[in-house]
Formats: sequence, structure tokens, C-alpha cells
Amino acid sequence: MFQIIVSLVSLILTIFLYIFYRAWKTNQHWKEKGIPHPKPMLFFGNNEPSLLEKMPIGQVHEHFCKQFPNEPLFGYYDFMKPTLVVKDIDYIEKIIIKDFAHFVDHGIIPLDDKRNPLDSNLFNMNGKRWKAVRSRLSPIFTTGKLKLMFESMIGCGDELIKQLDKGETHDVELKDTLSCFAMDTIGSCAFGIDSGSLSKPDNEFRRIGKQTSELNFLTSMKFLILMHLPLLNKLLNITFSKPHVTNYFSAIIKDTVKYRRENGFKRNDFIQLMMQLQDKGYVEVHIRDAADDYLNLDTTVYSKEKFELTDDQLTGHAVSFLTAGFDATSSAMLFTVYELSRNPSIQEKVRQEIRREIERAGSLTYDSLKDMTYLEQCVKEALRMYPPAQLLARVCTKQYTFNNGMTIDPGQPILIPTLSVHNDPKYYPDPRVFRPERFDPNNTIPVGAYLPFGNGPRICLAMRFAMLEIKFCIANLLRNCTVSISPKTKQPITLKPNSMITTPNEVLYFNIRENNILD
Ligand code: HEM
Repeated sequence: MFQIIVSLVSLILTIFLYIFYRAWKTNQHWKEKGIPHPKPMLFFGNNEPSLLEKMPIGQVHEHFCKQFPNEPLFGYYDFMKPTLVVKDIDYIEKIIIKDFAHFVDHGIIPLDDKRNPLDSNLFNMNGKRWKAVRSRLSPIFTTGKLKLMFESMIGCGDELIKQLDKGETHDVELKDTLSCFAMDTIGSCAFGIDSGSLSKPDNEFRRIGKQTSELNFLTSMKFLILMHLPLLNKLLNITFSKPHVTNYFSAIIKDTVKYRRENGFKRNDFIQLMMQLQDKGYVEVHIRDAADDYLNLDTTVYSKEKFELTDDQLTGHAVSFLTAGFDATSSAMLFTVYELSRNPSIQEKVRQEIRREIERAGSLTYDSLKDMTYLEQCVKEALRMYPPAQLLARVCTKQYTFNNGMTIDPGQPILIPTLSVHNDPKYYPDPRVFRPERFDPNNTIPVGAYLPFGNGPRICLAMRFAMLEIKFCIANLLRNCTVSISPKTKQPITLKPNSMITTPNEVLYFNIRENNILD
């Protein structure tokens, strides 16, 4: 008996020692390669400050970037995954644009859209599958289609003003109102339904929609397994999406598709365009516009490759549009309003432009928004100071040698520290000062130094849709109201440590004064 116990204890001890040895050995990776790196902890690598919720992940990277001021890149341990952080803007440009062929995939969460079709989303797709799907989805976001969708946005803008008119004027928390506007807009443009979030903020659509990106202990564990333990993930077949959320939206989308098919009903929204994609294998592009160049439209592939999109895959993409469209855009709207409230003279300059363009066009139209260039500069500056996504991810897909002679192999994960680059005084003097003039068309900003939507072939598919929605929201608000920051807001603000999307830690309160159009 004693011998059995001794053998068992020795076995357990050996297993523990082996696990610790493996963890220690992993932490020698960058040392052995001679790459500078911050000191890692066993198992947790360099993630300790974000795990303990001391600071958001983008600021963790900013902190490490400052430790290696003269290095173009440095090593990082994302838990037990040795990851390369690339901070030099020329290297960044090469990775995401010039040498993209070596860095095709995001490589964050592996996706098997055949096995779990409701998980379908472009962001997590890889290689040829990503290319085929991206080229088919891109035409959904072209200028011609956005102009048609703009009609749906107008109703949401009217509702926004109606709700603000009804509400308080002092110490107003705009965060919820703006997120309801974003939910209504994406509900209307993606799903073709009136989600009614602005009129009833606690309705089911919004409540469940919000859960798509909410992080709690269980979802954080799930993401950890998805990102770091591929074998366990395969065994447990963990899905990226939350089943009750997907089931809810899946039912709405399937009903919508069925109704439209049976009644020949058509509407200008993502669902209609994806139904066209199902029927024809491609979405037609009628108008060619230089503004769509970023989408890299390549219609020649349609004739060569067969393409199939099942109802479940269609649903997966639509839900991913909802998640992406709701959180990131409402974050960008909130921070733009915040900075304009703190800078009254800039706000007044924007208001003058908004009123001038509306008067010229006769109303707030798609084309009048296009001409509001100073407003666009303000949104770009807010996205620089508070990029909703604080990091970009890539994985090396083909062996690559950097200018400094370092060679990396396929599979090497890479992170690009967007928040840190956006706050680097080398590219943006006085980086914490809101200065929309930085984005004056006469100023050239290096490609690798401005990344709120990423860049290159994997740039945010809906960049123009998002910019349109944000500009529309701010133009609606400022043409009618003057917004100032309430003394109740605790400043300077900080960023929430445990949020996937950049979010203020403090509650932002605003005072809103309705303007007479002759003010
Ligand atoms: C202010 C709002 C938004 C911001 C800041 C934003 C930012 C981003 C970023 C940083 C990426 C990764 C780009 C890269 O890796 O180079 C991305 C990808 C993506 N975004 Fe957005 N996004 C926004 C709104 C939206 C909306 C409204 C939608 C959909 C309706 C959307 C759909 C997507 C998709 C599908 C991808 C994956 C593209 C691919 O991998 O090919 N985004 N976005």
C-alpha cells in the first residue's frame, strides 16, 4: 500500500514538475532568440496587469513599448504563447499591406464554419476561405449600397432627437442613448427590423444584442480555451458565439428571410444583399466609386469559383455585423461627443459646417455628410485618441525576414499596438490634445501610424459604413444641440481595464442645450 502511495505521489510530482518545466522553458523563447522582452510570469506571461484589471490591454502594450524605445519590435508572452509585438510604423506597413502575403490571417480564434456554421464571421476566417468570403461580402459595403441604406439611418436619427427632446438636459449620460442609436441603426441596416432600442432601451433585441460582447468569468474562460488551448477546444467543440444569443438572432433572421422569399418583399439592407449572394453567388456592383478602393473589389473571382452560403452561415455573418457594428461605433460616437464637449470652439466650428452643408443640400443627406470634412477630421481624431480596438493581430503564414535580419516561421503570432502608436509623440505631438487639424487633407499621416480600422486587405470591411453612421449621429446631435461636459464628470477620464472595446471607466455626464436654428 505504502509503495502504491509513494508511486502515486511521485507520479503526480513528476507531472507537476514537467508542467512547470514546460512553462519555464516556454518563457525562455525570446531569451534564446536574443529578442528583447519584458520579464514574464510562469503561465501568465506578460498578461498579469490586464488579468488583474490594472489597465486595459492596449495600455499594457504601451507600457512595454516605452520600455524598448529604440527597438522596432519586441517579444511578449501572451500567457504561454510567445508573441511578437511590432511597433515600428514601417514594419507595420509591411506586415499589413506591402508583405501581406506573409501575414494573411488574424490567427486569434480558429474558426470551423463547416462544423459550426452559426459561428461564421469574416474576422476569424483564414486563408483561401477568408479571401473567397471577403470578396463576396465586400460589394455589400460599396458606396451605391450605403446610399440606399442611408434612408434607414434617417429614421434612427429622428428618433435620437425625439428621445433627447423628451429627456433631461442636465447631467445626461449619453452613453446609453448613443448605444441605443447604434443598435437601432445596425438593426435596421443589417436585419431590416426596427429594434426599438431608443424608444424602449430595455427591450429584448437590445438586451440580447448587448450580450454578444459582454465579458464575464465564463466567457473569459471560453475565450482563453479558444485562443490558447486548441486541443481542448477541439475536444469540447466550444463555439465562439453564445448559443442562446445566436438562437435568438437566428430565429429573427430565418423568419425575415422566409417572409421575404415567400412574399417577394425587398429592402435595402445587409440581409437582402446576402440573400442575393445566396441566390447568385455574388452581389452586383453597379456604381464604381473611388471611395470603395479600400475594399479591393475583385469581381473576376466570381466567374471562377463556386460559392455557397447556407442560411446558418448567413446568420453567423449577420450576427457578427451586429456585434461589430454596435459596440465599436457607439464607443467612437461617445468619445467624439466627449472631446467636442470639452472643446467648445471646435464644436462651434463643426456646427457651422454642419449647418452650412445642410442648408446647401436642403436637408441632412448622404452627400451633405460627405462634404462635412471638418466633422470627419474630428471623428478621425477621436478614433486616434480612443481607438475602439486597441491592438491589431496577425499571424505569420509564410516565412518572413524583417529588415533587421530576424526571420520568423509560419504560426508566429504578431500584435500591433494601435493605442501605443496613436499616442506616440513622434507621430502626434501632444498626443493627448484633441486636435482635428492633424487630419487636415494637406497633412500626410504615415500609413502605419493610423490604424483605427486596421489597413490593407484585412481592413475593416465596414469602415465607410461606420464613418457614415458616426458622422450622421454627430451631425444630427450638433445641428440641434450644444453639448458641454457636466462638472459631475470625473476628469481626467481613464479607460476600462476589462472591456474588449475601448470604454471610459468613469460615467460621462453632459449638459445639453437645445439650439434655435438662428443661434
Ligand atoms: C467605429 C467602428 C468600427 C471600428 C473602429 C472597427 C475596427 C475594425 C478593426 C480594427 C478591424 C481589424 C482590421 C485589421 O485587422 O486590419 C475590423 C475588422 C472587421 N470589421 Fe470593423 N470596425 C468598426 C465597425 C464595423 C462595423 C459597423 C462592421 C459591420 C457592419 C464591421 C465589420 C468588420 C468585419 C467583418 C471585419 C473583419 C474583416 C476581415 O477580416 O476581412 N466593423 N474592424
